[in-house]
Amino acid sequence: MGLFFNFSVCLFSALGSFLFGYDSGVIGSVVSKQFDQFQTFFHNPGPDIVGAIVSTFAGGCFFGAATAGSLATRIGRKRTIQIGALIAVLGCSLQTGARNVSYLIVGRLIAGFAIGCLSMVVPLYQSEISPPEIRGFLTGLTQFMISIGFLVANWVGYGCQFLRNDAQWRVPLAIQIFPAALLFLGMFILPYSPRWLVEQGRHDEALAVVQRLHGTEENTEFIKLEFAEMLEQIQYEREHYSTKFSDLWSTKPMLRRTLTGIAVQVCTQFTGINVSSYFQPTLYAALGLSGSKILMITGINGALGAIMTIIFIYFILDRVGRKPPLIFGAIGMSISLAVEAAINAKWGGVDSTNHPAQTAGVAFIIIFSALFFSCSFGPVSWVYQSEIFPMRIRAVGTAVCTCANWAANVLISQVSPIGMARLQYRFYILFVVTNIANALIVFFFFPETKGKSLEEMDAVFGDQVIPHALETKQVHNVTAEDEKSGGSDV
Ligand SMILES: O[C@H]1[C@H](O)[C@@H](O)[C@H](O)[C@@H](O)[C@@H]1O
Repeated sequence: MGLFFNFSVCLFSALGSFLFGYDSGVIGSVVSKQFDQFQTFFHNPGPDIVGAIVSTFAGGCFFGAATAGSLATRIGRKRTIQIGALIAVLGCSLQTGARNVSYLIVGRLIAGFAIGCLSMVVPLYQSEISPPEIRGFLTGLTQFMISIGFLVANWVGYGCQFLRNDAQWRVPLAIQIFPAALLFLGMFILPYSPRWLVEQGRHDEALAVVQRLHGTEENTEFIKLEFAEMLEQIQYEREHYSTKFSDLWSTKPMLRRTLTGIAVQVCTQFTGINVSSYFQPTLYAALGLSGSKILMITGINGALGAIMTIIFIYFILDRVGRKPPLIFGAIGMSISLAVEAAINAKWGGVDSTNHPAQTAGVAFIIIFSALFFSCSFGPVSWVYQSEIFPMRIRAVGTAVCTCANWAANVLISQVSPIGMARLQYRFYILFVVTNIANALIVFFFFPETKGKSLEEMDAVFGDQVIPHALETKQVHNVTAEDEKSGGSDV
């Protein structure tokens, strides 16, 4: 079956990422003033209630991601995805059938828990079933499906605003249930992560999965080696290390892994992407645009983002590595936002009728997110956090990084409305600076991981390694030379 099967499994599991994008995106439309049926049904909820409906989700996500770490270690990646999907069905059903605001808030909290769990475990699963040469592409499908989710949510929101009864808001919320149910059921026939199976001592099953995922007539030798490497590494880890939470910082190389993983996610949030994802209409309104134009531009931006993501992960990510796109993207985002600030300062304002300035302002928001973010931190954050940890602590490490993403997400989405109102165009300047900082952090502290197997990451981070040749079992420390060649290509 080979690579096509591998690709299909990764794409299917990314339904969990679709839900992430859809759930994050849909609520903006549902609680907006255009959804008059929603406003009437819930007696014109004030900003505090709307704030609670929106932000309980992200809070739930944080706890979902935190819980998923130990769950994925104990019951495996596949079953954790199923549990996430099942909880999503419950949370989304509660929202759809809401009789009052409490249903909605509790439903968002439960769905958030599910999405937090899926946001951590889906890329982890993809990364563990991918061969090293195309791991960037297959794990990057996470980001691709997040952007498809946002895109679909935008257009569903646009379409449903014209409905004239409860269906106006119940339909967009109900739509979330289907991918969640499909994911739950479909995962029954998808394989377990072979690495998790090895860790459970289920070696024959693990080998069968590797053969199904990566096997072709010609590469039986490669499969044997790949499997032997997994086996050797995981057994070595089991014999020599514990699996305590504190292992995340117990040695210098481990601390480095944990900090880079957290950094990639926090830096992602500090690109300013969610100011653009959640408050895009406000940004366009500040340029003097209004009405359906705003929605159309948002939809176009979303579509371009998804297209750019798939082009980037397919053609570029596994060729150039993780660091160059991160640095290049951060610089690109910084420049786009500096230009955006200048345009807003000179020609912005809700009453502006300066069309060339509006066009340029819109163009730079699109360049910022659809081009630079989609070709850098968007996909790379998920790929990177899922590939840097050793097996014994991978799920927990990934969970910590995902929690950092959600915590920073909550922080930025809470302060953004205040920041935008008070600082106006100056608010962009904050992200000009954070993007420069991101580029520097990546340049100085991130090792390159492209093309390495998950078992080779020890060497990349300067940890103790076993040589992955089957004939030698001797343990050796990484020399400065090894570290250099594996550690920083840029
Ligand atoms: O638009 C989303 C954003 O809402 C997330 O916070 C981020 O982590 C994702 O990578 C991005 O695609």
